[in-house]
Amino acid sequence: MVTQRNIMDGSNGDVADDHYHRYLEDIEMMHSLGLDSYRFSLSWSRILPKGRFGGVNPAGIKFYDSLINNLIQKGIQPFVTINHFDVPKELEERYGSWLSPEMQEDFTYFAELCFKMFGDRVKHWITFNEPNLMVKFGYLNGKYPPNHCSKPFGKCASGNSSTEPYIAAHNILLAHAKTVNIYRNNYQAKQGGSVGIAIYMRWYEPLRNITEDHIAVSRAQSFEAPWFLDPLFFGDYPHHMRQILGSNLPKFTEGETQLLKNKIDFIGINHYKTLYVKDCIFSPCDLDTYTGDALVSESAERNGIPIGKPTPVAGTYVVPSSMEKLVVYLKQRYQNIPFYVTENGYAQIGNISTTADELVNDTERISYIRDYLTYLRFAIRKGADVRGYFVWSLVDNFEWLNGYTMKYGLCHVDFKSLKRTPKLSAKWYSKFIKGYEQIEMASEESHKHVAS
Ligand SMILES: O=C(/C=C/c1ccc(O)cc1)O[C@@H]1O[C@H](CO)[C@@H](O)[C@H](O)[C@H]1O
Repeated sequence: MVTQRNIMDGSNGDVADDHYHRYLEDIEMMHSLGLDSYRFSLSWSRILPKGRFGGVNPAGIKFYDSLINNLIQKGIQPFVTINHFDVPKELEERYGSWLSPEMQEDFTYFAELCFKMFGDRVKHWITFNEPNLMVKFGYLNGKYPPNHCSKPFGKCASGNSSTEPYIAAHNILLAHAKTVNIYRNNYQAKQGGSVGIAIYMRWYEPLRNITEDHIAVSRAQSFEAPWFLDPLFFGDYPHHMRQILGSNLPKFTEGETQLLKNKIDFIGINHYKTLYVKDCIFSPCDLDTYTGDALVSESAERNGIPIGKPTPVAGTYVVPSSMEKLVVYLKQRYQNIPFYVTENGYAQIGNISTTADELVNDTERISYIRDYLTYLRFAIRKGADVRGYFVWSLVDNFEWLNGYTMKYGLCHVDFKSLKRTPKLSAKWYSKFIKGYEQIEMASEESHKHVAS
């Protein structure tokens, strides 16, 4: 059972979409929409209820085996995320999970089991989903389990916001690198797959056209994707992080640097949001609890004008041109390594009684996806090695702290009957991927194709 104190609608994820029992129906739906790949995440404790300190749960293996086999049978590639925020309770209780270097051993044990069990059929592995967001929410602002933080970043029973996020990240990075070593040494030749990571990445624009804010943008960027990607390419953290965090940022030994270098086959990015940032080194600011550690302050408006069209989610605006900018940024920084948009999507807000009729008519979601794809195409024209795009999400889901109130699905889910109904966006997307629908730019706005 789950403690319910943090979930907005008092709900929990015990049943959620019940994909566990309805996966055949869901695969049928993916197939009829014409999807050619499905990104899903494994539950660590479903496979290893006590981590490496206990046995394998055969029902867990059987479920994922059947899911994978049925996807492949329908011509849908499984894109498998090994860890998506959840950790077996045993590991939290034994040594505080990611705060302990022991956890590197736990993760490689789990990942290797996945390669052994599923690697004959899975060709695309993602070690971690949004580890950067996970450690900031778990240890900087304390909103997600294990709810650690300290002032001024939040009020928590325990924690240290100045050190713990970076310690957890350090252990995750080393766990990733060791996992990739294991895959490359023992599985890749035979199984022929590749291993990447999915990073949460916003796009930032300077609030004011002054040098300090341009530097603030590059600092905010460094503290987000390069925090994890620089070590896995070059063997160390971005210099901005070292400058600001000093000895609070752990150091890699020479051996660890060598271990880390060149440890991703592709970059996955989850992208939803664009914000302005302003400098907080030379200007007084209220530091916020996500970007504050980079000594910047974020906002969605400049002189009272929002950065894009508002969405139903507070603080989230539609800025499709950011898609091109972030792909070009990553292409330049990381030698045009293969790239996937592992998540991009649009949320509606509803409560448990909002009717399907109100929600299936989601023309805003169609515009959103079409316009973001338009700018992804611009990045491809500039030579970016874009290999794929995943909409978040196929179905409305249990949306973490927002419970069932925030709805990302191409398909509506009635959380009483669990019935799935394709929204207009599902129909549009299906036509688009089948080649019957063009992505035309919606507005004048989108013609302002960004120069690189
Ligand atoms: O990107 C996020 C979450 C960001 C956030 C949360 C809470 C805040 O207060 C601010 C940001 O998760 C990704 O985006 C999706 C849609 O959210 C989630 O459902 C996915 O599980 C996750 O990979």
